[in-house]
Amino acid sequence: MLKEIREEVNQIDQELVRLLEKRYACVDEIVRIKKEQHIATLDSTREQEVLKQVADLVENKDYEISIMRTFQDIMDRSKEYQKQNK
Ligand SMILES: O=C(O)C(=O)C[C@]1(C(=O)O)C=C[C@@H](O)C=C1
Repeated sequence: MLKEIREEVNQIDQELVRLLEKRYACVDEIVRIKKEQHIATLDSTREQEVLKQVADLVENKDYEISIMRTFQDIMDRSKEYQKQNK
C-alpha cells in the first residue's frame, strides 16, 4: 500500500522535474532579455499575477495555501538562480 502510493509519488516527481527543467529553460531566456534590457530580477507585479493564476487553478481549497507557498518558493529559487547567472 505505502509502496504503491510512493511509486505514484515517484511518477509525479518525475513529471515535476521535467516541468521544472522546462520552467528553468524559460527563466534562462528571461535572464538573457533582462540583462539585455537592464531590467531588475524582481518583478513583484508578475509574482502576484503568477500566484493569482495558481490560486484560480487549485481545485481543492485544502491544498491552496501550501501550493501557493510552493510557487512562491519556486519564484524565490528562480530569483536566486537568476542572480547567480546574470
Ligand atoms: O517573469 C519574470 O520577470 C521573471 O523573472 C520570472 C519570475 C518567475 O520565476 O516566475 C521570477 C522573478 C520575478 O520576480 C518574477 C517572476
